[in-house]
Amino acid sequence: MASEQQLSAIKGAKVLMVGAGGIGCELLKTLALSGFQDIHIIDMDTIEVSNLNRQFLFRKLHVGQSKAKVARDAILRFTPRISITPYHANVKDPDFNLDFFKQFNVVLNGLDNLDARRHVNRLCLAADIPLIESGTTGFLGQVTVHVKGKTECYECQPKPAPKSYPVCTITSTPSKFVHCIVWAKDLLFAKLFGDKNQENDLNVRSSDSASSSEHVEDVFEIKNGEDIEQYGRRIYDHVFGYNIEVALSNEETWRNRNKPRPIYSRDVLPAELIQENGSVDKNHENGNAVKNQENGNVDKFFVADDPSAVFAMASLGLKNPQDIWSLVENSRIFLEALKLFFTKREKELGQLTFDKDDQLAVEFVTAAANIRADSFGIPLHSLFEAKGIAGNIVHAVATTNAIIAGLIVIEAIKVLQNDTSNYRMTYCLEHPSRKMLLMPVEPFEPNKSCYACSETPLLLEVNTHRSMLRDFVEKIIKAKLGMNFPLIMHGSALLYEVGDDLEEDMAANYAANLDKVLSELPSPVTGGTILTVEDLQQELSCKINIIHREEFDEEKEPDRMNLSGWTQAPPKEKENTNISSDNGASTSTTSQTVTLETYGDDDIEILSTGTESVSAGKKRKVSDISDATTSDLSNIADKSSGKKKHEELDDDDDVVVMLGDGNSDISKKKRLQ
Ligand SMILES: Nc1ncnc2c1ncn2[C@@H]1O[C@H](COP(=O)(O)OP(=O)(O)OP(=O)(O)O)[C@@H](O)[C@H]1O
Ligand SMILES: [Zn+2]
Repeated sequence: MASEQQLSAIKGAKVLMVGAGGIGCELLKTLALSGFQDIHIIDMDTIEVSNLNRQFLFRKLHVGQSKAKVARDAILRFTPRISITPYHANVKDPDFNLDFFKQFNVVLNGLDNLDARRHVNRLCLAADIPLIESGTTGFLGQVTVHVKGKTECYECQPKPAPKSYPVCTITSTPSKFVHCIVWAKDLLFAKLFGDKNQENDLNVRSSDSASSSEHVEDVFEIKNGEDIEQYGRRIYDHVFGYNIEVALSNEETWRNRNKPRPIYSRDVLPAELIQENGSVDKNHENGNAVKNQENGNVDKFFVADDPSAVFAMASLGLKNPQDIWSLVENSRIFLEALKLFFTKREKELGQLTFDKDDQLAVEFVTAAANIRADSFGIPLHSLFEAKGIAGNIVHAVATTNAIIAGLIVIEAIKVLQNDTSNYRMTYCLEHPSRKMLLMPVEPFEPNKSCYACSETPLLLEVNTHRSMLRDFVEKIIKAKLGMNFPLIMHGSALLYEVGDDLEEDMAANYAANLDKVLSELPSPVTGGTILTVEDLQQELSCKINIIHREEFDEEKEPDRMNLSGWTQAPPKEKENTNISSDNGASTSTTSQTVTLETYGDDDIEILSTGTESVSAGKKRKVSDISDATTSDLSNIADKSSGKKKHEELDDDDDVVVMLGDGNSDISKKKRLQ
């Protein structure tokens, strides 16, 4: 039961919720039932069938409608007298500016991506409004409290980099199923159905240049007079047969590895199966509704007129997404899915990107990854498993969302009462640790060198004679610092700015600057230069000290730049530290690495663990609970389940259970100022 004081804090509060998904639905319900009277909700999405199992405010009839609006209507049905204001919009829209944020007493995030979280963090800092952050991954979850000047901000600790793989592992020497998935999704799918002009390392080149560049260029185009069946088989033979033969010709590669086996469609799908394939297709054309009724685990709510509702699996009579298909079945799915993309979804060709909610895309990627896995002697996987890997999915647990929503409200009430000494970051574990599933931890102090909440400059090592302003804008300002509308100044000289209201000659000047190397800009940027970078929308401003460096390691520093500063590395490791990658939000494919996309859906990052950092003079590990992002929680869970060494306080210390490696300062409680 809430005390009088709490009730009055609750009643007087104006609250902004960002995200009306898994956590957001629970949160809105808990806020309403706790007595909150004035709630604003921003969510940019519409409801999808796949949301219905846990986003309980939504029903089948709401599919396609705004989450924020439907959530409001659902809640008003049982608490009609409260005020809920929905915004079907992106929180990054300029309308949600500083003045907008200033009207609230507290902001509560139920988001699913780093980009939006950073954006809200910055506006909360600028508006001086407390932020309560949250995230869940399956059974794991956390709630953190961010109050300017009192606790860490969301960006005080760099987030772990998305997992990336060397390109050669993906293109030539896969050893795990995930490598085959990345190949199928980021290379093959992108090449066939995405932007044809993007750089793509799909083709293996032989050391003796047997594959002429002409062959490489033409192979993915449909040839004159070629029908879609022939085209599909040619692609199949090229990527699973010919390319493997080319790869095998690099004998060095296979000296200490198992050789892959080239697979040609004629060997897997002889004539009688081609026939069968054809008849299945007819079956598919005839039915108005794709015969999906029996597919217990596949989304049921679709109509055949909708091109996105065309499934290869259903049309081939494969029903259970948990079955592991044979090589023959995978090959048939591959050819069928390819055909369906070209015949039923031709309007989308050239602009498709892989989406885990696109069933046909998942079928294609599963089949392609499995055929490749077969070739390399890697165990095959079911569509269900492949979808999880390709979409980076850890299946959501509704109860975790409900627990986390409850904890958000508890912290929100403390924040509204300014009950600083009782703020807690709380971690929800998969397995009890000393009979506790919820671990409260005192929040950390702000990181004095955080670029988002302090004024400490960042350091950028760059070859100022080679890197262009464009590289700096794209790879540092946007990708690493997450700015949307950057403005770059050198002293009083404006080097770059974005905006709709720029005068033509200024816009032309900035466009010309983008293609200049840093040292040849009108106001040259060289070693020792201090740049000021601002994002007026985010109200963020930071200084970057430029350090000129000639050489970069192409493998480790593909951007040829190294950003550091807001988290100091321990001195002995300083030379090796590449802070920039810790905060990377890149999902792009570079010539050096293929990154498994994570930040669109950061609940599912594949982590590199053990990165050490120092915050406010205290050494700790990224894998410690102190700076747990959603993704870090898997480490905690491992520890708490006894898989790793863990350390706990005495039984009678009933407030805090600390996990750590025994050396970590995480086990020292920190008092708030
Ligand atoms: N920039 C943004 N502006 C507004 N809302 C956002 C923004 N980014 C994410 N969201 C919202 O945050 C919510 C996150 O909810 P959740 O993690 O449950 O994801 P989901 O998209 O509903 O489900 P899933 O990803 O599992 O299919 C989503 O409803 C999404 O629309
Ligand atoms: Zn900070």
